[in-house]
Amino acid sequence: MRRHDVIIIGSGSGNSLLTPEYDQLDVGLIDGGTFGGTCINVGCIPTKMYVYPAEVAQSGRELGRLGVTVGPADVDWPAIRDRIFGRIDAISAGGLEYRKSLSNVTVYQEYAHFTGPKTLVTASGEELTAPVIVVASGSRVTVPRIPGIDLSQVHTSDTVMRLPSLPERIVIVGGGYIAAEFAHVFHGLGSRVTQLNRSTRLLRSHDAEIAERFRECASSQWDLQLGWAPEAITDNGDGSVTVRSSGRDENGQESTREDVADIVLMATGRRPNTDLLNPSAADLAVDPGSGLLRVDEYQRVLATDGSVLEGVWALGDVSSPSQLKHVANHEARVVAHNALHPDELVASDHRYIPSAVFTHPEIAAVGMTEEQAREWADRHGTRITMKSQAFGDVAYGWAMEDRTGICKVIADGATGELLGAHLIGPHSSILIQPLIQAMSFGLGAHEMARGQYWIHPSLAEVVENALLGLELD
Ligand SMILES: Cc1cc2nc3c(=O)[nH]c(=O)nc-3n(C[C@H](O)[C@H](O)[C@H](O)COP(=O)(O)OP(=O)(O)OC[C@H]3O[C@@H](n4cnc5c(N)ncnc54)[C@H](O)[C@@H]3O)c2cc1C
Ligand SMILES: NC(=O)c1ccc[n+]([C@@H]2O[C@H](COP(=O)([O-])OP(=O)(O)OC[C@H]3O[C@@H](n4cnc5c(N)ncnc54)[C@H](O)[C@@H]3O)[C@@H](O)[C@H]2O)c1
Repeated sequence: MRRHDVIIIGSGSGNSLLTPEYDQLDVGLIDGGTFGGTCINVGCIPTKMYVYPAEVAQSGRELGRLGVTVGPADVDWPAIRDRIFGRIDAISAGGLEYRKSLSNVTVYQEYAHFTGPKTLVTASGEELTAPVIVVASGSRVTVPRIPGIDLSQVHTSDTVMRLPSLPERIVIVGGGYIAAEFAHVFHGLGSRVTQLNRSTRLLRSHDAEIAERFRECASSQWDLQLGWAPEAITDNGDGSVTVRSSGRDENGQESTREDVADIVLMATGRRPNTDLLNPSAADLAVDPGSGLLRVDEYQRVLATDGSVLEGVWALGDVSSPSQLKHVANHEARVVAHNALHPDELVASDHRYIPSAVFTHPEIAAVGMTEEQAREWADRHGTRITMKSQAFGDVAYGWAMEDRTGICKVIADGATGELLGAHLIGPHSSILIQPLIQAMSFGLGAHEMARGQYWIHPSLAEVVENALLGLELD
């Protein structure tokens, strides 16, 4: 049995654990997939490298309302793809080589699972042990096992970005982040997009007003079909496929529909990689509903009886209900400290986790939705105040002729404490940052609005005006 001081399972956020404090320790870093994990290889980074050119192309098409006409975009998909993966694949390969070059780190390029409380075996049979084990094994794509799901034209986010050419017609299944961002990418670059979603709501975790506004924007851009569940995909023999779905027609009658496409993208969610770990061998508690590893606020993994498993830590998608890279990064910093300083534990801060959806327009959110805030106010015997400020009613939004953007802020009417912020509109992922800052540091709505200058006539005035629109006691 090979003994290490620390074993890390997963080279995504797990790889960033290795701060200088770990230089003197014998570390085993295990990853059976592509080195670097989801974000760099198949997640945040390549998707946003596609979102940007799609956004530029789409914005170009909309310049007519400003009195500017540009010609149709000539999109060179292979050039975009090769530029993106030329950079990304090199980062993964370079990161792997660097880790392998370190005398204190042993990299195992294979999957591993637990055989006992502190013991693991790799796929090739190598047995490993360490007093400190960090589980950072992430999540993976999940697709419904419908007939035709294994056809070569059917893709997931893992493969669709490497297509040989831009598809003329693409069907995207799902109504979450991944479906939304890829619908924007393919529509922006010029494919004919049909989005099929099982429920009648898009972006279900978002504030209902924002989700509804996004539904309107999406349906004005591509063919959005809500309330349809795909049941089978068949090969038409000419390179195309047909997706058959069941649902209800506009009269509410049970019905079926068929959509022909060159490519189908299944964006139907991700599941934590707990099942690959043989968690019962180490008595790791797994949440039965979500499949997430159960951890306490210090990221210590819990045993099935609810007690703490000393020396076993988890972070990121394998244990967090928020599958976001900034959450995994935060938890990695917490684990990097706690694993070496178990007598000075710091807790993860999960109070105000923001998120952004990189669509056209962008969406960004932090804190409670309106629905959650109303429930919160009922429980606490207080009232909430809200303001939805239109981007088009501040000077820069006016200059942009923006017709859809809103900045919605929600606060406790009695104290001015900010409870939530929800934006849809250009640059929302940037505009929300001062609101995240205010919530994180306890700055009230009025102090935030009046305690500083707001550059005129910047788009940030939409945040200022939203705050000033709140009716505080
Ligand atoms: C298409 C897409 C776009 C995204 N865009 C964004 C975004 O814009 N912003 C954002 O915040 N988040 C985004 N995310 C989510 C973000 O990528 C993840 O939340 C984050 O990367 C999770 O990091 P992690 O370290 O927990 O897991 P990962 O990065 O997935 O790392 C886990 C690693 O563990 C390895 N592994 C798994 N099981 C084992 C085992 N048994 N033995 C050995 N190795 C194992 C895997 O091969 C993998 O490399 C996106 C995700 C996707 C799929
Ligand atoms: N910008 C970002 O931060 C970003 C971008 C992409 C992904 N992500 C992360 O990745 C995670 C996974 O994204 P996702 O969009 O795959 O998941 P999701 O859970 O957000 O959405 C999954 C969608 O698939 C639908 N669905 C599930 N099973 C189905 C079935 N059998 N038939 C039809 N539809 C079905 C669901 O109704 C839902 O609309 C997200 O939760 C998010 O945290 C983040």
